[in-house]
Amino acid sequence: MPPIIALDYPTLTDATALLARFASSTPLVVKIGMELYYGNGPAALARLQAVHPVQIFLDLKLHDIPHTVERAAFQLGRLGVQLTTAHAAGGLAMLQAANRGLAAGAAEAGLPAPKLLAITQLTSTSQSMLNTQLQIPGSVAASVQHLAAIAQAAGCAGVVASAREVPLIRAVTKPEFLIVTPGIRPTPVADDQVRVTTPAQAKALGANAIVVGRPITQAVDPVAAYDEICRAWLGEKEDS
Ligand SMILES: O=C(O)c1cc(=O)[nH]c(=O)n1[C@@H]1O[C@H](COP(=O)(O)O)[C@@H](O)[C@H]1O
Repeated sequence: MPPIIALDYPTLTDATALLARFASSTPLVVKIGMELYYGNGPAALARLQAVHPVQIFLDLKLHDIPHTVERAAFQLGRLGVQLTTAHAAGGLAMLQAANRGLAAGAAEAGLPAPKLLAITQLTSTSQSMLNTQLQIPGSVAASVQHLAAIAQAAGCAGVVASAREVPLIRAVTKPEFLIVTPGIRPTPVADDQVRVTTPAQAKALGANAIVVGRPITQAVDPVAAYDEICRAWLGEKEDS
């Protein structure tokens, strides 16, 4: 899969302007997050598709009681997106409810169900934050591994984690379990991401996909930045 571009923009004008820079033959996977979705609603999906034939990862990170999550997931299942997210910290029953809701919503709309990825520990979470602020004992890596096992038991297609944790997750999950990795920094930058890797490191560690936002969206030349990341991630520019 090509690098997933996180379209973390406030307006559809910003998001479509980025997509319009790419050749229409470039296969793109984009992530729509809370900012773009809350600001523009479900209509954003069709508007983006009209500019570029993108695959869509709708990342709304559901986290609530199982009943509420199931009903919200039902609505997401009707949207025709390929991937979506819920927090693994919501627990086994909540993730199962999310999967049920997605399947039911998609069935009603006559669409394939979106794949559910469980968020493990956010890539902005450090070891000291986990232990001191959140009062969760143990290592971040062990927590990620534990949450990945719960996600698999709940029937999720995969997880979101730092690429640093891929080997530990692989040790407890089936080979087809997806590991999608944000916190990608081609060059070191001081920002909110803590557990970062380069695209090449994510590839070497065996991630299935990388999610990249600011290194592309805030680049002077976003297409050149994307191409460079593709070369490191795929070994070559993805044209086909
Ligand atoms: O669920 C995510 O996509 C996600 C999980 C996580 O642990 N860390 C993380 O950064 N993300 C998302 O990945 C994107 C990373 O963006 P940049 O930090 O700008 O590359 C953002 O849209 C985040 O919401």
